[in-house]
Amino acid sequence: MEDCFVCVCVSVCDTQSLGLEELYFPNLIHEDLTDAVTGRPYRPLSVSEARQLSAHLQEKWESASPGLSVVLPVDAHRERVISQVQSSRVVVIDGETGCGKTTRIPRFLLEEGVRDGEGATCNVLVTQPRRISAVSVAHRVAHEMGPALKSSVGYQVRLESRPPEQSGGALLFLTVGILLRKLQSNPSLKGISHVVVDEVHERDINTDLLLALLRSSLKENPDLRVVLMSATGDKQRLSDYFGGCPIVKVPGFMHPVKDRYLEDVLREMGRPVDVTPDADFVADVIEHIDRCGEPGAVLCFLPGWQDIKAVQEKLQAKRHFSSGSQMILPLHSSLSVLDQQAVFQHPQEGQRKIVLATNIAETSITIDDIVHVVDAGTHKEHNYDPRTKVSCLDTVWISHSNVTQRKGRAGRCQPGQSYHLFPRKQLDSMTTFPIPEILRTPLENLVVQAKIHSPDCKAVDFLSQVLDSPEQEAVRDAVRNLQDIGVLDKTETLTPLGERVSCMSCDPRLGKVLVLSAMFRCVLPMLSVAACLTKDPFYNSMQNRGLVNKAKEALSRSSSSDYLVFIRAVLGWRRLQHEGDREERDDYLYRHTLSKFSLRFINGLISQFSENLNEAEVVTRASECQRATSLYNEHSNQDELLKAVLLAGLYPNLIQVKKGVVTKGRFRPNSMFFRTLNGPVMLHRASVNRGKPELPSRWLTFFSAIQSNGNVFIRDSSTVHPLALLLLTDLKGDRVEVSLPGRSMVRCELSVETWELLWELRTSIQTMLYRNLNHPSNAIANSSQDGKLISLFVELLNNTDSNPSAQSSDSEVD
Ligand SMILES: Nc1ncnc2c1ncn2[C@@H]1O[C@H](COP(=O)(O)OP(=O)(O)OP(=O)(O)O)[C@@H](O)[C@H]1O
Repeated sequence: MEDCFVCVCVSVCDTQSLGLEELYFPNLIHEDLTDAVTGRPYRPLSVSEARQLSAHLQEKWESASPGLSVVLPVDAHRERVISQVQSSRVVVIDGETGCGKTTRIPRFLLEEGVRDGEGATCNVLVTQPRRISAVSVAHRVAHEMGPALKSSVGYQVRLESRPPEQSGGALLFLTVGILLRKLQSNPSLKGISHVVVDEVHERDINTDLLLALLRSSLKENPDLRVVLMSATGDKQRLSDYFGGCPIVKVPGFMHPVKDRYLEDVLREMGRPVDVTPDADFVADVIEHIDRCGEPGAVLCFLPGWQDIKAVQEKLQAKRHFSSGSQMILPLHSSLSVLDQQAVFQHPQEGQRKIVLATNIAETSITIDDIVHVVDAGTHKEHNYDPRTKVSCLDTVWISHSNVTQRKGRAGRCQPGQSYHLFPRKQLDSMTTFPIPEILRTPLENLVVQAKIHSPDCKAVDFLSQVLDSPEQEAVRDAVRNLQDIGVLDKTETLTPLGERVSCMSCDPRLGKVLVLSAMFRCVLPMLSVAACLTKDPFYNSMQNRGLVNKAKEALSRSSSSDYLVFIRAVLGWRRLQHEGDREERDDYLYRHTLSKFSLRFINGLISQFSENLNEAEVVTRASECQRATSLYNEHSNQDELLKAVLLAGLYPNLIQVKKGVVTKGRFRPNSMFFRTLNGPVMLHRASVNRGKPELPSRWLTFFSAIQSNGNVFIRDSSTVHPLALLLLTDLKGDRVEVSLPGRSMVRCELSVETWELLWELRTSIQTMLYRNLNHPSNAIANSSQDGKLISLFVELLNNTDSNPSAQSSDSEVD
């Protein structure tokens, strides 16, 4: 009977969100400032306290009388640098590689402050682009300053922090990302005398944002000074950006480093000239150096983890390398700080150290026994296509500036050799500087950051103030995407959800998944997913791709979800940390082709995201997120709920699955066809859903897509129950519609009674979310009512068919 049915359609185009946006939740304003050195609440010293502390510091430094372990070129320019910094609030230091910028200038500034009797108000923050350099340079500076003063020096990086003992006479090395977070709770950097931005030429998105924020901090905090340092960047542009500030040139000293280009290397090795510089060739060059080169360590730059693993495997397979007289060390951003520090150790007598690194070893660090640098000439770069909204990670040629930095890792403590594995003429087509990251990545994260730091400013206006402004259309696009997922409202203000998501140090979509997962009481599995989407847990290399796929298949069982694979991999490993012995743990890693290093990093991320949820006031304590029996994990073993929450967070990242495709003029009834809002897509071979003859639902959700040869590949996906689509997606009004461009609506027919019941359930769920986002403190009071509702939802998901159309073929109207 016609009137017994209503047509239920869920609109993907009209994602106006739950209506949550309407009620603007006031900023989670930290009334109190945080001390940027110690992380404790900021308390300015009284005049007498400051005087006392300064006198104490002066005495301490005088009796410690810190020395300089070696004389460096910058030492002769100390007075010039200091007087420039005293007379101009911003100074650019143009110091050649190895002149001593990183290890000396911050210390000079601090020393001068202390000796002048102003130590109490002298606090120097030094940013580094990466964890490895922040940690290793802090160690070096502390070592040079000696045991009595080393407690004044510290570092803070993601997942690890050893700040100076106290504020006042302190030197803190930190990554740019950490300083951005500190700026949230202390925007004008009260209590900080100097911010030194090292390696400013790298032009990563965080550094560009930092420079824009420092311009406003300088206006608000008259005591703040900024020093920008680089060997290879465009100093004039930087100076112009800061109102024409002075540029101080510091000449360097490097031991001679002999350049060889591909043609020279081939000649030396007696090879033909048409060699492809692949993993085999790189391994051959390293073997050649080991056989014929002078003693000393080798540092080889490769584009990515897979290339490092490939070269490592090639080296280990060589007979020459079977004697154990070489020590091969991979160096990659996903290694823990401790594992990264292994590259600074000296090998045993007679052993040669070979470090295989990505560009993380390119700037700031000194590995003092490096004699040979091998440079493959490429690195990985994210490029974003705003048309398809897809990023691709390409291996591209480095710039001149990178070539100089890489070469500059040799010749620091002794003469060296640089093997550039590209023809000399390639230099002519390399750009002078790398393309700023801000011009080639999606901007959602940056827009959220802009909103935290400057809530009243339109994103387009805020981002027009950065050194290289992204296209206005790209910014507007990012704003629209954030509005689509309910993080920003129509006026570009952070919604209550957005306020919470802004506390999460991950992609905003993943942040939303995490916030929702706490509310749906399945937080630990989602923390694992968010961490694995940040860092792949599998031991992935070209060679063992097949093994990884098999391991994923086994973990997936019949879940049709790459996210459940992640969850099972991580939670299985965590269980063995408590219950298993070493042999069982090793066996587990081997059986599932998992990387121990990555899993350790993932564990660190899980803790960090738990802290973020606590800061966002979504959970009562960070540790509750990881306790299996906590309320926040009541439904953590409900697979359908996990998939539903993922959809709620990642929506509108939705894929429609259709069976029956016309290819090359023939209808293939059993082939699958996948489509998102932006057009047809294919499933990547890394996904467990690829090549499946049947899927249990006609809808998939996804997080990452990549572009290759003109096709868009979905890297990870999960089937979702259509009820989740009806009940959890951000919609408004009484019409729920799913439509994809160029196609008419997809309908599902329900009886009026069923629809009324579902609508009631949907309203109750939305009200629960709305209430918990706006008034988290009431969440406990409403806990049992919420509990019943979630249980009902779980029951529905578990006891209804996720692919009703499989039975009734005419329920879909095209
Ligand atoms: N850990 C270390 N062990 C031994 N020598 C070191 C160490 N760190 C620094 N040095 C010495 O100090 C010199 C200057 O290092 P520093 O990192 O301060 O230079 P920089 O000017 O910042 O160089 P770059 O721009 O290349 O990072 C090095 O070339 C090396 O001779």
